[in-house]
Amino acid sequence: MLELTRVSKWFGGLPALQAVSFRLDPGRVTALIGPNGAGKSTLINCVSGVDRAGEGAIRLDGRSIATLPAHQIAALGIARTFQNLKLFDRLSVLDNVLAGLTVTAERSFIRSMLRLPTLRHQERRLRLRGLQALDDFGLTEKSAWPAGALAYGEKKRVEMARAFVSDPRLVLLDEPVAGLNTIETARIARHIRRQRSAGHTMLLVEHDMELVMDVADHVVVLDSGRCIASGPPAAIRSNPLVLEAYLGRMEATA
Ligand SMILES: Nc1ncnc2c1ncn2[C@@H]1O[C@H](COP(=O)(O)OP(=O)(O)OP(=O)(O)O)[C@@H](O)[C@H]1O
Repeated sequence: MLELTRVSKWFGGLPALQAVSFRLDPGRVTALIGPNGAGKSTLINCVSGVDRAGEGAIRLDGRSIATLPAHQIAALGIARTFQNLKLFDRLSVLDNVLAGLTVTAERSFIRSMLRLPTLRHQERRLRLRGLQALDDFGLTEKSAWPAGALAYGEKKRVEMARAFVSDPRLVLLDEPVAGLNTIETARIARHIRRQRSAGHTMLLVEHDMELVMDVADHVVVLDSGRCIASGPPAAIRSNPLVLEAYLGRMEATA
């Protein structure tokens, strides 16, 4: 699946990632945690092609993706959500989700130029997939609503539906429960578990430790751009380095 080897990234001479190495196993939820500024967003930006790693290798099933543009990485099956929602507010919820299928649609467009009935069939098929994804995330009744009219928690779920609609090989979830109340958070946790049961592989960046300990199979900890620990949630919870670098710091500010 995805393998990072000594990935580094600098911003104006300051290191954001320093020789970070880890591997994602298929069908599992790997959580990436660490205090503010640890490099989590930078890392998923590098994996999704939003940003480019300065050094090191990022491989998807052995193929180097570190220098590919974001749309090619998406076409290889890596989808993501964004910490700050990136929805088209005036488009319907369904159209927002269908935007996650543009790669597939584009490919079939040329073929369907020649055979119009195939195009109509494709459109119906894609629409059904969109509706299925909305159903998976409990949004069926809102499919025709403009995305901008939804509550914040619903918008977070639209982002997730859009990421999963293409049945990607890997989904990067950037703080999916940030700003959500406990009921909405529990709902997202259920969705993550359900997607894992369906065989999806996820990298979860999250500050909510309860969620991480609840849904993650494996946890990777970053601190100041370095990977300081990795292992199962229970081991991470009691790792002194982690307590010092992350959880301890949180307690200190609580
Ligand atoms: N575009 C940028 N230009 C300059 N510095 C940046 C940029 N993006 C991130 N950084 C710096 O890189 C470091 C890592 O930031 P990053 O946002 O990846 O951390 P994070 O772990 O995601 O933090 P948070 O939990 O607050 O989102 C920080 O020191 C940050 O200030």
